[in-house]
Amino acid sequence: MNIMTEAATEELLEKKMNAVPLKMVGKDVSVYYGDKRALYDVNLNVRENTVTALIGPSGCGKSTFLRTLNRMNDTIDGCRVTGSITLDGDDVYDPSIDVVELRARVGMVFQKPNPFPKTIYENVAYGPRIHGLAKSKADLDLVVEHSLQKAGLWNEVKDRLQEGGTGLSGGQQQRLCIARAVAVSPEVILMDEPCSALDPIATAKVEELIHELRANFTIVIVTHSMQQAARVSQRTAMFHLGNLVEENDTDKMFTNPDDQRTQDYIMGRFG
Ligand SMILES: Nc1ncnc2c1ncn2[C@@H]1O[C@H](COP(=O)(O)OP(=O)(O)OP(=O)(O)O)[C@@H](O)[C@H]1O
Repeated sequence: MNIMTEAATEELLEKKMNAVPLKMVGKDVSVYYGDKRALYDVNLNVRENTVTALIGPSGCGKSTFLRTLNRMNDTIDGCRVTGSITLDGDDVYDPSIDVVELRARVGMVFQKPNPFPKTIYENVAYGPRIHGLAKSKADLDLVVEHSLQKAGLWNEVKDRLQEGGTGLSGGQQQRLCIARAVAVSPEVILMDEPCSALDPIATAKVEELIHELRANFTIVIVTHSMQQAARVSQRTAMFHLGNLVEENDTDKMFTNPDDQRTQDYIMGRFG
C-alpha cells in the first residue's frame, strides 16, 4: 500500500502545478488611489487553463488586483500602478500596448450583469464586429451561436435572439455577459464576484459554466464565498489589508493553509 506523507503530497501538487505554464505574472504590484495605497508589492502568478480565486475580507484589494490584469484601473482617476504585469511574457503596461486589444485578450465579467440595451444577438455580435473577427453575416451568426453555446445559454435564447438582452432573468443576463466576453476569443477571463447578484440556481449554473470554460480559457475570479472558491478554483490567493497573504492549491488552502491569517479567515474569525 502506498501511503503518501503530507509533505510528499504537497511536493507532488507543487510539481504538478509548476508544470502548468504561466499565463499572467504580477511582480511587485502596488496600486495607489491618490495618496492611499491599496496593494503592497503583490507577486502572483496566473496559470493557463486554471481557475484562480481571489479571496479575503472586504477592502483587502481583490478587485483592485483583478483590475490591474487588464488595466481597468486606467479608467479610475488618480489610480497609479507600479511593478509589472505580463501576459505571455509581454508587459501589459508597456506604452505601446493597445488597451482595447488587451481587453479583448483579457476580458471581464462584472458583479452586476450589464448587458447593452440591445438585442441578445447584438450583445454578443458587437465585440467580434468591432474587432473584425467575422468576415460575413453567416460567420458572425456562427460566432454568436458558438459563444451562446459556450455560455450555456443557446437553448434558452435561440428563438428570441432579436429580443432585448435586458429582458432576460438575472442569471441569463450574466451568462449573456459571459457569452459577450467569450465572443472575442479572449485568453483570460476576469470575473469580479460574478454570482453575487444571482440566486442559488443561477449561481450553480454559472459555477458549472466556469468549470467548462477552464478547458479553453484562463480564469481569475474574485469571490466573497469561500464555498464558491473551493468549488470552482484550482488555485486560491488570499489577500489581507492590501497584501497577498498566501497563494496555494485550493484544496490545501481550505484544509491546511500555510498562513495563520488564511486559517482565521476561513474559520470566520475575521472579515
Ligand atoms: N476608485 C477608488 N478610489 C479610492 N479608493 C478605492 C477605489 N477603489 C477601491 N479603493 C480602496 O482600495 C482598497 C481595496 O479595495 P478593493 O475594492 O480592491 O477591495 P476588495 O477586496 O475587492 O473589496 P470588496 O470585497 O469589498 O469588493 C479599499 O480600501 C478601497 O476603499
